[in-house]
Amino acid sequence: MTQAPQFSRGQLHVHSSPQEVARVTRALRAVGTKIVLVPTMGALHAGHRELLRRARNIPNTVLVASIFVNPLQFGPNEDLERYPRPLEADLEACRDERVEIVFTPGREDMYPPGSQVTVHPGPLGDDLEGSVRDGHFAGVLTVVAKLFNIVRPDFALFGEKDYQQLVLIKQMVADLDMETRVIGVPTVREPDGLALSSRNVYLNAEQRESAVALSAALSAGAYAGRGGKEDVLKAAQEVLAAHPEVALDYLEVRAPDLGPAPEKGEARLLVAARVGTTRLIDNTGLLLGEPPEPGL
Ligand SMILES: Nc1ncnc2c1ncn2[C@@H]1O[C@H](COP(=O)(O)OP(=O)(O)OP(=O)(O)O)[C@@H](O)[C@H]1O
Ligand SMILES: CC(C)(CO)[C@@H](O)C(=O)[O-]
Ligand code: BAL
Repeated sequence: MTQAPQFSRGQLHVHSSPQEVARVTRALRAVGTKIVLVPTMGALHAGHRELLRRARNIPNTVLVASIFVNPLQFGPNEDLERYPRPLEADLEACRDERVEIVFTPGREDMYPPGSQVTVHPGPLGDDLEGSVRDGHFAGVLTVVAKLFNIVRPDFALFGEKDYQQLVLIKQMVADLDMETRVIGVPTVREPDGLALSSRNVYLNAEQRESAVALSAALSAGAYAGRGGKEDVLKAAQEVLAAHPEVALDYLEVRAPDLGPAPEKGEARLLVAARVGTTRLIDNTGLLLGEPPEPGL
């Protein structure tokens, strides 16, 4: 295959400049290579690695991962400053997963002085996570739109752990006529059910034990699916009630597109809660009015 300038297949290339990444990815596309992008905020764990593995298995692609803790999606009282940033370990993980390009922009690379236009997520942006994290999804969609414009990926992978984010990114791609195919990846969990998250490192041993209440509540809810939405909520609430140290932000049953829950058929159960000062989210698919799905 013809090589793009300054790019050798099978090697890890690290770029902090958007112009440089754009130049390399465009040169690769010009010789017929497709680009697959996995956007992350770093602190890579087995959930991110699953995204990277699935991405690199898409044939005839070069795998690009981005690592950027996007200030625009953090509220003033959130954990932007303390968010973990283990860059060397992240680059090692990328090398292990055979990532070929890592994009590590700084804040000013993404938001030079004077930048002001953002993507408006529409009504779903103020719902669920958006009702607690004001402006969060405008920040997410803006940075994802910028990443898509810089890298022009043919495919981009996102985790179902951030389910509302995945739904909104698919909506943005459809509504703004973007050409990237967005692929959702099922949530990777600890053996006891806790969804892997970069924020789990904030939990002390006691909080770590309490945190399992989220996935346990989702499992209980999913297994009650046959009885309908109210049974699902009741079963999940019973689990959460045994953990008063887990401060619930919301527990909701919705349609897969996050509209109102149907009477019957596929649905999504979503939970968000604080354990100490750490905010955790999780969700699962379920069937309403029908026997439960095996799995979670
Ligand atoms: N447990 C997981 N399973 C599958 N995908 C995941 C998991 N955790 C995160 N991801 C996905 O990895 C991508 C990057 O996420 P991010 O870097 O924010 O990590 P995170 O663990 O979700 O961190 P945070 O604590 O900020 O939620 C997103 O698409 C996210 O949905
Ligand atoms: C998609 C994303 C990388 C945008 O900053 C972030 O929200 C995340 O890591 O899920
Ligand atoms: N994983 C979603 C990024 C955030 O919580 O800001």
